[in-house]
Amino acid sequence: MTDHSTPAPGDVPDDVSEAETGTGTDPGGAGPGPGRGGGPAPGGVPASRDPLARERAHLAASRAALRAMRADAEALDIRDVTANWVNAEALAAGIEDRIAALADLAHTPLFFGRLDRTDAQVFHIGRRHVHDADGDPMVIDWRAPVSQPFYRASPTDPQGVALRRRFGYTGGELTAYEDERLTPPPDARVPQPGSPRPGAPEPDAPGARRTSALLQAEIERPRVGPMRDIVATIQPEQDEIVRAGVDGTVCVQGAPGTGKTAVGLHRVAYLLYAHREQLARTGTLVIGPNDSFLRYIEQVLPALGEVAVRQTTVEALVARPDVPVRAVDGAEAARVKGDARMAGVVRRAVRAGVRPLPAEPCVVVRGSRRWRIPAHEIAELAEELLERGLRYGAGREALPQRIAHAVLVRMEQAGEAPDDRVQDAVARSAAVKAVVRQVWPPVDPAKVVLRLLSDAEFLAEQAEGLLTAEEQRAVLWEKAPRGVRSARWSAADAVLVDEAADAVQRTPSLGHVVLDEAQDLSAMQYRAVGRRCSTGSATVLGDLAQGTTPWATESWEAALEHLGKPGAAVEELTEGFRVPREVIAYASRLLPGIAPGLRPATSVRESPGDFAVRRAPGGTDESTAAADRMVVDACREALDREGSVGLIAAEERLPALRAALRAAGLGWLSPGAETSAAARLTLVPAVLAKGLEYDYVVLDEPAAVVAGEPDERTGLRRLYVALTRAVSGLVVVHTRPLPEALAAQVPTEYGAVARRS
Ligand SMILES: Nc1ncnc2c1ncn2[C@@H]1O[C@H](COP(=O)(O)OP(=O)(O)OP(=O)(O)O)[C@@H](O)[C@H]1O
Repeated sequence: MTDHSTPAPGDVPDDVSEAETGTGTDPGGAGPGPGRGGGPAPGGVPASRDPLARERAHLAASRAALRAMRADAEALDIRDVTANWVNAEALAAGIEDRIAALADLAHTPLFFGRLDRTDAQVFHIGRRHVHDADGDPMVIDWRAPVSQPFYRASPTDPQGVALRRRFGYTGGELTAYEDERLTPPPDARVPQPGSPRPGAPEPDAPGARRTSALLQAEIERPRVGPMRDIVATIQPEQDEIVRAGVDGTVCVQGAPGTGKTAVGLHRVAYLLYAHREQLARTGTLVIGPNDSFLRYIEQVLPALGEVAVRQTTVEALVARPDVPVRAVDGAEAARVKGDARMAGVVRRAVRAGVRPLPAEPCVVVRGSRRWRIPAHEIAELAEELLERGLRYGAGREALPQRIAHAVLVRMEQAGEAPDDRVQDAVARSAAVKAVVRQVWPPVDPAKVVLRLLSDAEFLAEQAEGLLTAEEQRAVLWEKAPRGVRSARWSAADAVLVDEAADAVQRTPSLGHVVLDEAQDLSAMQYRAVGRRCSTGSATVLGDLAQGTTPWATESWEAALEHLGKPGAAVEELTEGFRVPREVIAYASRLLPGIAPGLRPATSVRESPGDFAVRRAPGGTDESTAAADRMVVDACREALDREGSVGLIAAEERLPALRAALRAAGLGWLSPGAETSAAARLTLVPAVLAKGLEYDYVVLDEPAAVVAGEPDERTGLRRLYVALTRAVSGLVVVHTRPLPEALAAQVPTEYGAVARRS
């Protein structure tokens, strides 16, 4: 593989194929005529012998074609097409979306790669499809099937690709390209350029990608601003997940920085491309851990041309205006409320709304006759419906018809010949309605849960055989609220209400749901998400080692079971794109204690990263102030470098650190706020660090991060999350002793840099 950074005009790189030297066809196809971007290239001598110049010309031509496509869309006149104003509005909105999607973003490359196939077809691969005036493709959407080999082909499995070219950009300017030959030309007599050189890694071996300088540069690029897309550099194992079929649920276990979030977002974009109509009807949803995280990822999908994907948290997903969340549960209450057994309790409680035996028989008057259904018969009908396990609402709809049918049978026995209309009329009669209101009254899901949590006797009845007496005590409110709106609902309570609501009426299902940081969900939350994709599929992303809730899942099998997708494939990603080697090795020392059996991530980053552990004297007010200044100094050092800086600290340390930053004249942002060249320091409470990343991380007082959690294992997991946010460097500052696993001497293979206390 060779990197060509702005070669001099006329300079023909030595590993460029015969065709590109101008003696054969013109795969770059910058000139006019058929074959640009796809299809066989025309013969003849190309306009320029400089491949980079030709690629730039193709870029310019593609941009012009995109402008023309946009102009066409803008010029569309729908007045003749539709007379109906509703249709016209819908059409106009569709056209507006299309015009927006056709914007040429000056700072993002229109194409980032090229495939020269063995059948002489050439395709430029980019974020979106661009065609010329004749409809011939100039740039192929990265999601199209023909683009797949760009991500997956290798010398051992070339997939019909002769040459893969990657492009380097500075701003919107094409500045470099790099070729990788996957299939030797048929007349190869001498080793071909791009074929493995002696001593080079085996093409498919781990680490082979590091021979791509452009890829490496992209991975190592400093991070400023929100999360970016990785469309130009998706790796084969990631691509397999991105392009997995829409029908199957995929679960991805991956160490920090292995690209789970990136893969999930690109998967949505892919599915929307491949199944646009189906998913436009059914909808897609991305679920993340908190609002800061959502703000951090919110620009990835729009950059990929997808603007209609809802992104939310589980809390927002189950939120209801009548259940405002105002309280926080204790760990035990939250654990029990999140347990799958609660689903049984809640569903029983909803069904308890049915009181099969009415006080009186049902008497229906038709003309001069009265028809009487005894109370015990109505009870039988209701019991039968209960046994069928229908949802409460469905049962409530079915009961009047059942009673009406019983009336009809009696009419027939009396020699009448009633038809369906009579049955409907009887079902809608006041007498039947009254008895149904009594036997199967409407239920309010929030009221049912309120009663469960405040009425010990009712709870005991519904929880019998499901929860122990102690567990029942744990979930009961100390003081019964006056009503639904004044109750101090917790986040876990809202999930119970959601379960109750589903027991009444089926929750509509979406086509596809991406669930990120899934390890933190309770069984009841999985059920809530599962309801939203019961007839669709899901992509479940997470890392068991980063589970920081008392109810965090211990196994993906169990999680998938609760989600309603048992048996879904579990894939593992272990190649880390974020955390430098030294840092991931240090953090991974916590793994045996927090998630035995999980493999540590590797790091594909070439730069080993800066890493230091600094001990400050503590104990007195003066020395604590000195330690705070040490933290500020570490932030300053980081700010002297390029990229974003995150100061991660336990909640209890935030006031002191804010004061120290203020005293030093350093401003800071909140997590999720967009960093810019002018504002690069973010003060991150450890509980909000999940999913985020910063070029340089200063981690304050690990012992406080651990102590901020209800138990040690959760504390160490929180610390693991905090330690794995750094892209280029990490400085740990502490006065208190480090947790045991980190305090141990650094094994020699991690190098002497690891402990400078
Ligand atoms: N193929 C890739 N090419 C370039 N960058 C990548 C690639 N895959 C992932 N990255 C980058 O690595 C970083 C980590 O990715 P991401 O946040 O998706 O990881 P994660 O597995 O979700 O991490 P965590 O478990 O910490 O939430 C991001 O900056 C992402 O853009």
